[in-house]
Amino acid sequence: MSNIIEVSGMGKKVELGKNIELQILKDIDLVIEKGEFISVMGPSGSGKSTLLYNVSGMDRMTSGTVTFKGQSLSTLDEEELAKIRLNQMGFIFQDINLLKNLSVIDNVMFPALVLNKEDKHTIQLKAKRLLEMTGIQKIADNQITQASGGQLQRVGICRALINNPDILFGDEPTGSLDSKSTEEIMTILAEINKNGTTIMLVTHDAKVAARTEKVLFMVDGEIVAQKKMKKYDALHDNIKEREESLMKWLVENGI
Ligand SMILES: Nc1ncnc2c1ncn2[C@@H]1O[C@H](COP(=O)(O)OP(=O)(O)OP(=O)(O)O)[C@@H](O)[C@H]1O
Repeated sequence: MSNIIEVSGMGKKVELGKNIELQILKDIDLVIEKGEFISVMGPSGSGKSTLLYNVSGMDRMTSGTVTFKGQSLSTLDEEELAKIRLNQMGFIFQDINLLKNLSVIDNVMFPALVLNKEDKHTIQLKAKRLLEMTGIQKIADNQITQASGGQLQRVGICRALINNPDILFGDEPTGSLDSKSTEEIMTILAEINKNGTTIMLVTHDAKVAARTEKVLFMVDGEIVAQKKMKKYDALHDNIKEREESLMKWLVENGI
């Protein structure tokens, strides 16, 4: 399988004050294969979100290289990076930042209208299909302010997918959801991954990580352990066993 992302020697340092620096990421090497479903775990403050932002070109690392589909991100200016993010990457966050004055479907369509590659009718059809896939077609014309937390997260996923990204990045995408909604969102993400989209998620939740196929564990800005698993198949795999195996691995590694 080919690599979609290659990270070599990634460091991220910030200045906190005069002569005070914080090295948030330390010499990270990481390869993400096309079609992989990866999660990043680790204690609070270990650098998980910073890793996600730097791998996706949302933030600028201070040392090392990242290539996305063979192209080095550090050679690109802000405009070029923004274009890649809009065209080829999707983002879902805990706080989804949807546009409050637009309906559900208009929020989903928005990035495609900005990209301006297809006509409005085609975009609308695509948005409807995504709303159906995530089970929220009935609220398509509702105002975004009327949607529940789980529905908002689904809208966020549809919006992230409208431009057919190669990779979807999620920073605690289920962080504000109850366990039932978390399971439903993870089932949707597994389906998206099965259809070929690479996914990288930051999570505190072992239930979420157990549904991915590679778990990276970070401590103090470094990836200290990795667990590779079989791709999760909701129909045939026992999720409890995967969660237990993941918890055992975390304990065995003292993490
Ligand atoms: N721009 C910044 N300026 C200063 N410190 C920062 C900056 N960004 C991150 N940090 C610090 O770097 C460390 C790692 O932050 P990061 O948000 O990546 O951790 P995390 O593992 O995602 O944490 P959490 O699980 O709590 O979200 C933290 O100590 C954070 O306070």
